[in-house]
Amino acid sequence: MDSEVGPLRAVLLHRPGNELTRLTPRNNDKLLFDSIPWVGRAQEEHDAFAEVLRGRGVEVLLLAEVLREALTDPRAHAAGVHAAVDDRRLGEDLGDALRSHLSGVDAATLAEVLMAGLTFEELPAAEGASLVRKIHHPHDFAVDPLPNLLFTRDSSVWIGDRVAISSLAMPARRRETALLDLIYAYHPRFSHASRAYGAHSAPVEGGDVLLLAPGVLAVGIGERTTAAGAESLARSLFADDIAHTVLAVPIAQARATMHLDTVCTMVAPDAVVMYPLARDELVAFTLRPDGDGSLRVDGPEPFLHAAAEAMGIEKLRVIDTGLDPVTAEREQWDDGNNTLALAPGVVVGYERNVETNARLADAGIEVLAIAGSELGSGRGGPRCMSCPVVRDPIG
Ligand SMILES: NC(=O)NCCC[C@H](N)C(=O)O
Repeated sequence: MDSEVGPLRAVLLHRPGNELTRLTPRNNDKLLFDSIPWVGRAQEEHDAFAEVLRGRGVEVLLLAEVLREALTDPRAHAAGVHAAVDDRRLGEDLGDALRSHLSGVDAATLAEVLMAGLTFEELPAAEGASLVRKIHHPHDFAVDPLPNLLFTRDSSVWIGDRVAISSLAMPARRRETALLDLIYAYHPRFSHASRAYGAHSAPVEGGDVLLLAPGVLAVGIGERTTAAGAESLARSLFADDIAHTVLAVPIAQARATMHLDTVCTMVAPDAVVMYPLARDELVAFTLRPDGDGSLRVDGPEPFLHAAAEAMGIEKLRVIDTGLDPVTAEREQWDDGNNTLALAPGVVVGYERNVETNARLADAGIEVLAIAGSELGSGRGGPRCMSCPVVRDPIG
């Protein structure tokens, strides 16, 4: 995969499941949701999203299915049990009891525990007395749920012919790494894929990674991806010869702009849709290999300029959404700039971003509008909710 906009052939999505039913007003902030979604409606919205993709010839892989399939391999099952049980939380006695219980469950049950978590009340009866069990409230989590699995963009990213498993920054998402790691290691569809980067390196999240052109990436640095993460990703891509330029782009460390793709996504090989306030403010540091194994760092200079130069084009067009600052801010919050390209000039966007979508249409971009009132409560749009696995090169 070497672009954001080549015809999309296969994508990994996650249909929201029981992990969303774990959200309450007491835990939603920690679990990175801004409100409590209506789960049935979120599933309907997600099914409609998947249908739009299938209707355009995209193969949709669902994370829960590939996880269940991967877990039928005994080595994956053992890795899944290991990922579920945290002795630092449960103590040795309860940890051992849960490990031995989960070792005996089938792939579907283990997959459900890995995604939706387990409360103390749901734990199997443990042998003997456990102080940990006695002291915890029955509704506390013995295994945390992963409601942000929905945002498959962030947990893994395909670059060239390799897949990078992210090192996620927020505690609420860290365990996602283990699930993606075992899917890519043991699912027959993926087990031959070469890896890029390391899941246990400094934080990099897929929402911060834009494949601007073959060999050219932009990597946002902010709340999630650190400068150290961007540097070591660049080093690893250069060493594997799958990129020659990485633009490191600082973004505001804020909830509204947690990833680079919340303010900028590509809609055509030479065009992006961008939050107007970011247009003049974004800068980029250019990282390139210096020939003897180190990195050369240049800049900063304006992002649009650095991007065009690295991509070898005269100009990176910004679709002018021409919005007043208040509308722009509202639609940015609702992921108006977070589009998923299915082909050059064809994108999926949330229908609620009426103004942004109209300006995209004016610029000749086809917008396939989907409902997202419930899906959006986790603060992510169509790009966040999709991990492209196969794209054709741009013709
Ligand atoms: N690429 C993205 O911008 N993903 C959205 C992630 C939302 C999720 N609730 C999070 O805070 O990580």
